[in-house]
Amino acid sequence: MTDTAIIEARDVVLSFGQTPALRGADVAVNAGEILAVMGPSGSGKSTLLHCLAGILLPDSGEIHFAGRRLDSMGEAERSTLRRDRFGFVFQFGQLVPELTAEENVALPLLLGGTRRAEALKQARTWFGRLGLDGLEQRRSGELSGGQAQRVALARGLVNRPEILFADEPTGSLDSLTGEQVMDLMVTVAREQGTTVVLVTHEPRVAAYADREVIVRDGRVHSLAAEGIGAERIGAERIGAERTGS
Ligand SMILES: Nc1ncnc2c1ncn2[C@@H]1O[C@H](COP(=O)(O)OP(=O)(O)OP(=O)(O)O)[C@@H](O)[C@H]1O
Repeated sequence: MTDTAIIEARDVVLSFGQTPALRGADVAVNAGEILAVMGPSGSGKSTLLHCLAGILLPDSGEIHFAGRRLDSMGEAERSTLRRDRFGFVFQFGQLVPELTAEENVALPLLLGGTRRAEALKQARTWFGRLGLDGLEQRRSGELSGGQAQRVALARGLVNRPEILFADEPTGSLDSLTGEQVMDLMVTVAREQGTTVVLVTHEPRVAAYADREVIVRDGRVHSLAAEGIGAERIGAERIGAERTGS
């Protein structure tokens, strides 16, 4: 573990059957840092995020979180850690459709044992902050994509996690709505000092991060050391800005 890293993968290898997903992935994320994980489709980005979050266990290699080996903890301990110290936002919000927006936001608190009235009270404080006032009682089917993703963001942040794992959080949104969600995510993460691991294939989204790494064929490369790759991604970004996409 480096001195300032809160979470680190060391030489992580993971295959799904015959399919190698990670082939010796190394990455260290500093406390309070917003790290974008870029790379082509199928390169291993989501698998890396799932390993860092203790959802998947590597075949070999190590995951360190706050000075402890996450990969040698049992499922129960990892599950408690995910609930209490990590937050998650995924591409398709994945709100529970039967619950109201405020109940969805309160969910991590309820699962952690906070009493219902208190959990809902804390959940409601997020609605104004994320521009969701008046939507507390809506169900996910009654929200726009951007509103639903902001509810999902509130749910990911409500337990004030040390690390927010965001896997293509804007992937299902148009670019303007995606930028609003990213603005909110970055603002709140910086206010709270939350570390963010952000998987995205969109250079515009990655530009919100403090640092970008690229996953290629199951290994992590820093952008500065990428040479041609970095130039290519720079060109993609300029292209995206030119076309306004
Ligand atoms: N549950 C699974 N079962 C079998 N193979 C899987 C599974 N999850 C991922 N893979 C394979 O592992 C490799 C890495 O997948 P991963 O989802 O990590 O890539 P990614 O970079 O996040 O891709 P994308 O940008 O398309 O989401 C791919 O070859 C993928 O097909």
